[in-house]
Amino acid sequence: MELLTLRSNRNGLKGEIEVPGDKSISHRSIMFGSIANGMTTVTNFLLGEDCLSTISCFRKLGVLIEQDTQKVVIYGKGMSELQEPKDILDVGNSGTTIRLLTGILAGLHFHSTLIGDSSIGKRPMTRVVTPLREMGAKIDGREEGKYTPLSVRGGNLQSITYRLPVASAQVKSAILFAGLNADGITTVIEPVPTRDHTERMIQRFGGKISRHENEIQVEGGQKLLGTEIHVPGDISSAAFFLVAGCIVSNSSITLKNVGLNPTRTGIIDVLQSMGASIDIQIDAADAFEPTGTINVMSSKLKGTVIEGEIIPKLIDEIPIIALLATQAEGVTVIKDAHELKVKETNRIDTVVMELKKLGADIQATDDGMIITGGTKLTGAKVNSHGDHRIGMMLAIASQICEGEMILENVNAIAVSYPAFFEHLHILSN
Ligand SMILES: O=C(O)C1=C[C@@H](OP(=O)(O)O)[C@@H](O)[C@H](O)C1
Ligand SMILES: C=C(OP(=O)(O)O)C(=O)O
Repeated sequence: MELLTLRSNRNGLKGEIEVPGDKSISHRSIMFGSIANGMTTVTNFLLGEDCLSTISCFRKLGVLIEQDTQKVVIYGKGMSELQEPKDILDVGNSGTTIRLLTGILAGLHFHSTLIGDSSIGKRPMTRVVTPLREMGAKIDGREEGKYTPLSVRGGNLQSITYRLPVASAQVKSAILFAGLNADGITTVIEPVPTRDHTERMIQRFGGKISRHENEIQVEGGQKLLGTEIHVPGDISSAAFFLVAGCIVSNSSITLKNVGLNPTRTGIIDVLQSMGASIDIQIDAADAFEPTGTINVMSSKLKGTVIEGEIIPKLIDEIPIIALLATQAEGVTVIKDAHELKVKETNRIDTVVMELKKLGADIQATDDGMIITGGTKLTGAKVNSHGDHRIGMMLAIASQICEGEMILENVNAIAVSYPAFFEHLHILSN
């Protein structure tokens, strides 16, 4: 278990960084590139471990993928040309890989086995297994398909109309991938809007998809064509430095090329409602995925309530928002976030446990947390629990702690942000 000693920041975080490519979009660029016909070129691809797992799985399915740092070229031959893998498909730590890939495999006439690490082994798979079985795929797994290892034998799929029981872009995307391979029109109804990168990418690859309020429809049998994808920066990675800029005294941070897809920008709404000093310049609002430059400065913050429809727009940012709330005046309440319990860790429990070690006034609830702000944090021995977002949240917390922090299990951060400490270092000098 790797550990790191971190010290507080005395001079403020200053300067400019370009945040790494978006994880959700990087995964999808490989998946769509692999099922499309023709060459797809991806630039600014995220070299996080999760996205590298996606590349490895599609190579095992017979797709030629060349990767040279952040540039990836995929030689797609169409969905039906994917081949039965000779080996197990290992998704590592990536929930997005396993859920979306299962949606693709559901419509292919061969057998495959999917596994992941110990965290993946605890995450619910029924949410994708149930609708995909309903469409005609044969899927089995531990505890009748609840958990990995999963075994998939795809088949002829029938379109369905499916009302998502939870707001999940992964489940929506798995069904849309299967829908591309099904007879007829597949309809997915979301309880509230979730990230729409899959829908945007279907259009980018020349396909058709429609949306009316929370109902999304896709027709099976469409041919997708290879294209060029420039991956915008990941707002979920930017979030760590957006919060750092607000809570570390004397800071002014500029983040370039931040993805500003409105289904992902909940963190910005929260920062603004808490009184953060934040300035946004949008690059091109009509781009395939909009981007912009964000400047953030040390701010006096006040507590807020975060609940309802905004939750999916900031679901991965809740650990760092919890840290932000410890530094705001008054109480912050986070509700309707049950989904945090089934991420890489139970993020309600791990956030509360680790922030308490630093002296935060934070309490877990059934669907979120209650944080009373204005507390001075003190360094302690803390642990990421193998969860990249918990690791980065704690590393940012170290910047405002009195005394040293020892962060255990620090290598988890490479799952989504391998350059995290390099960027922290650039801003610290
Ligand atoms: O579709 C995606 O790329 C993702 C969707 C979200 O998960 P859920 O669909 O489980 O909410 C998010 O937490 C995850 O990091 C990435
Ligand atoms: C939940 C996350 O990812 P995934 O579900 O792909 O493991 C995340 O990145 O915070």
